[in-house]
Amino acid sequence: MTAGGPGRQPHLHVAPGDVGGFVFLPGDPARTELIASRFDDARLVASNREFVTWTGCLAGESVSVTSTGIGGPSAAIAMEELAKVGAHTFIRVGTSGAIQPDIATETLGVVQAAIRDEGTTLHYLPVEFPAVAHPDVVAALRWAAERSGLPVRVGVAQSKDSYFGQHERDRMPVAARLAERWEAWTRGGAICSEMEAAALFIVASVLGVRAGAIVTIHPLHDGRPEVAPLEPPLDVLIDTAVSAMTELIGR
Ligand SMILES: O=P(O)(O)O[C@H]1O[C@H](CO)[C@@H](O)[C@H]1O
Ligand SMILES: O=c1cc[nH]c(=O)[nH]1
Repeated sequence: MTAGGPGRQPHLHVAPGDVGGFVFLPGDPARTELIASRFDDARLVASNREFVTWTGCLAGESVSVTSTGIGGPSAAIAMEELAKVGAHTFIRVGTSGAIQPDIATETLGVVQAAIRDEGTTLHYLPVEFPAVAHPDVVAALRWAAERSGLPVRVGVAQSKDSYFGQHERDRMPVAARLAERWEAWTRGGAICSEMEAAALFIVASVLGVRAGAIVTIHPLHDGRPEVAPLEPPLDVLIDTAVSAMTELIGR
């Protein structure tokens, strides 16, 4: 745990000079060290609450990784505070569950837009405003994903506020509404369900920064796992995100 203080952001505890312009955003704090292991000269710069930040170098450029925790509120805080200290390009590196029934195990999803099935973004923009990834980031992620050796889907993610509203839908008093909406996401062609992309894309639009997301997609049956979730293929996910960021740095 790092200390806060004057000049440091209130939640992330980062200050100007602590982070690079290009930042990876996993949800899980444990994933930060795995991502930082791909940097040259990685150093832990801050750790507070769910937000763990490392900084190092990729292709000669200063880059960082910060965990966002779970859900839109903490993801929005992470992006806001990182942008205040100079970050401008973000890649979410996450996990998700399949919406389309034909998604193969170990598929990588490049998220080009997100369904705003959450509350955070209503504090930024009316619901009619779409949550879209930046085209530069989508192009770099697609380029890298297609070289990963894993199956790839590019498309829309559902960003929701309740993990158990997806995984244990039938015990919720609003089960019928959740089922009807899941069917709509399926028939509309959404590829996967997760919890942060919409908040990151909307906050990025408002701040004028670039954001995109790449996720592992776990096969599901009607929103529920058919088999216990396997450990997702994080190494390939992370290497693909790093290749995409290196591509963005070089442009
Ligand atoms: O693996 P991460 O990045 O945390 O992403 C997914 O996993 C969490 C739920 O288990 C949510 O944060 C969801 O978006
Ligand atoms: O929100 C999530 C994240 C991972 N897997 C899921 O099924 N849902």
